[in-house]
Amino acid sequence: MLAVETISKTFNPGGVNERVALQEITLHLKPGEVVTIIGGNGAGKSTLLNCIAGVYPVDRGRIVLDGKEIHCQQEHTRAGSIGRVFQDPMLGTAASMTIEENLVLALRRGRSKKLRRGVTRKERELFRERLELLGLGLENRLSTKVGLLSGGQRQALTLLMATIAMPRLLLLDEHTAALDPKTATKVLQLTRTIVEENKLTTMMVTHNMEQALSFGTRTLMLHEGRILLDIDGPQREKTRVPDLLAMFEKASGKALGNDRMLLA
Ligand SMILES: Nc1ncnc2c1ncn2[C@@H]1O[C@H](COP(=O)(O)OP(=O)(O)OP(=O)(O)O)[C@@H](O)[C@H]1O
Repeated sequence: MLAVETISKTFNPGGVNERVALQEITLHLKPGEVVTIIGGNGAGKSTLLNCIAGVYPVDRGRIVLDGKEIHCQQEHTRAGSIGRVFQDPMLGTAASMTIEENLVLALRRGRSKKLRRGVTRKERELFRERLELLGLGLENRLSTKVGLLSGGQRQALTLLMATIAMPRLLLLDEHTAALDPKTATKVLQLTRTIVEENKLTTMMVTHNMEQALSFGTRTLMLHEGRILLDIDGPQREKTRVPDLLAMFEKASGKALGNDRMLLA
């Protein structure tokens, strides 16, 4: 489904600010697999997602989605099959556009017509139906500008936008981290429902180790641009947070360095 084969990425190569972010990462995801990703500060988690989404080109290696090589494609081309939600609720939506306009763009992403034709009745019905599932009352506010929504409402909308066109792959980069605990729980629950109901192949970066073990079916730990741990099935089921910490220390020879992770 997704094959990431020996990809490497170094920022500012040869310069004083050289940063090796990914080192020969190889990863295969089955259809419908839901993978959580954890790791210390600067481990390469966001870079991995960004390289898959096409924000950064890889230096070496291949990325294949549904049998098609995508690592040479532009980010906007990949956006037709990859949905994303970032940490910052302000990033995934256009503030000056209405909820409906944002949803139309998301639904027609990767298609040529975009906003050229008006919103059809069928599309509007779909938006109302999906917004209702969020339980935030947004189904009656289709003409409200997105800039007027709260961070939580906006992030829930971003999640809906990222999934409304049924992406082949969903990338979530700490998408609940900037929300208050109650809203974060709600958005995570929504994520779970949307991912499960649509059997979406998903990669979710989180700094919350409990969440990493309870969400989805497989957990990866990155360290210094490499995959340090990759657990699923019965091994993952019996793994607890202290085990993760111990595994990390054993494999890397260091204590886990991620302030937010340890505080979560
Ligand atoms: N655009 C960039 N330009 C230069 N260096 C970068 C860039 N993005 C990431 N890096 C560097 O690449 C390395 C990996 O960063 P990345 O953001 O992927 O880590 P992360 O695991 O997501 O960390 P965190 O949990 O702290 O967000 C770090 O050394 C970081 O400083």
